[in-house]
Amino acid sequence: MEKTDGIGKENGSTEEKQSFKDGSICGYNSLHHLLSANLKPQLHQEVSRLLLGLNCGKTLETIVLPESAKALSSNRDFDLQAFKFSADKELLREPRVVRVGLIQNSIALPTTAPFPDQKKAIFEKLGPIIDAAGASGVNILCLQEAWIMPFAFCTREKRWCEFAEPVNGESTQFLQEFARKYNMVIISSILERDINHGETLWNTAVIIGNHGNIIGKHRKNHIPRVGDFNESTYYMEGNTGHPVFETAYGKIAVNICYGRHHPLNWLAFGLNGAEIVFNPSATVGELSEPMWPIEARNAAIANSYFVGSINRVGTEIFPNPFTSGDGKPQHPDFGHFYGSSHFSAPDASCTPSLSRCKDGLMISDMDLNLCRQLKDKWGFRMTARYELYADTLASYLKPDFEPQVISDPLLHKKSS
Ligand SMILES: NC(=O)NCCC(=O)O
Repeated sequence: MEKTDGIGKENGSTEEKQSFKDGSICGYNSLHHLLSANLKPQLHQEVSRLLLGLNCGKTLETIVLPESAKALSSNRDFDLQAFKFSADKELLREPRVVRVGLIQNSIALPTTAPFPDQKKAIFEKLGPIIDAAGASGVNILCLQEAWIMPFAFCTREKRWCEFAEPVNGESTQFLQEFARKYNMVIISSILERDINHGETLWNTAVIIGNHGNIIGKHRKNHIPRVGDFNESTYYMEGNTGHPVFETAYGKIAVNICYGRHHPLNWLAFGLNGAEIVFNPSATVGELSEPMWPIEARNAAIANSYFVGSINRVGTEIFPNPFTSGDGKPQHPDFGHFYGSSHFSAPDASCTPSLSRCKDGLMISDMDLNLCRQLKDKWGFRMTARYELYADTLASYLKPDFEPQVISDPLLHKKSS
């Protein structure tokens, strides 16, 4: 059996294999490690062809990163992976290659620690990972949903609102320094306090330009009401539409977490011209893991853009147990946030995922020319028949809407 990277424990004891308290799958830190350790090379190659697709007819190449980034990864114990999506050479356009990074992380201190300490510790934890991205020449970097705090929206307790910040608040200022230092666009998903509108809260992604300027913000469009995701206690559906931000490195958009279950949300970012859509998330295994790789990949294919999916890692225990009206006994945690951040491309290829159980930085080069090449090849925009759907949606929104169902006349006929 092939040894993975010291994290996959293929020879773990039966006890270990049964408990998986570290959040691993049967002792492996990702599905990809599990498969590569257990399948014969030829079989693994075939499985990977289907599971990860091919880019320009080939398996994704890995990128060699600078030693300084690798040293940070081993000293600070975070997963570091890097790949390259190519596009076909064009005769009239130069390649438009950008280097993009995704960071996933667990919280740095227990949720019971004083809030200022929790914030300080998360800044201290993220700094070296952002430095590794900077040292690797990352142009655009996206952090996970509500990265500065525990994902406390399961609890319904209002005291967690104290983590909210204005768009130009402490965490933005922290990241602006890195943006300037590394000439990097940074997407920061925060709990926003909108001072000018009665200090209301939003779930917001702040887009920081490569000069450290704030380009704009986007507020989460779809707020979950599923399982322990009691986020509607804290903030309303966003009011910023589907903005695409034209940056020094390409046109980007942010579809925040639960928005990934809404194909029209993905579509609208595509219609506005996005070339990369980020999906900063916080979601747990029991609820969504089988959906995770499919939804992102499908969005990338259907909309001819790249998708960067990020999920937090670990289990966050809250001081007061809670319930969510689903009959489950009261419990103090959401369950395991399974990480597994990765990229998907418009040609149906995707990277393997980062670890399910540790912090990580996923880096990928992507030639944005691939977006138009896929539009030309498959013609999804051209064949979309938007007018049909506009009509259906317009009629669906009317109170007197009736579904277009044609019943088999024999269905309701009494048998003679
Ligand atoms: N953060 C968030 O919206 N989570 C909802 C659960 C899911 O979409 O998997």
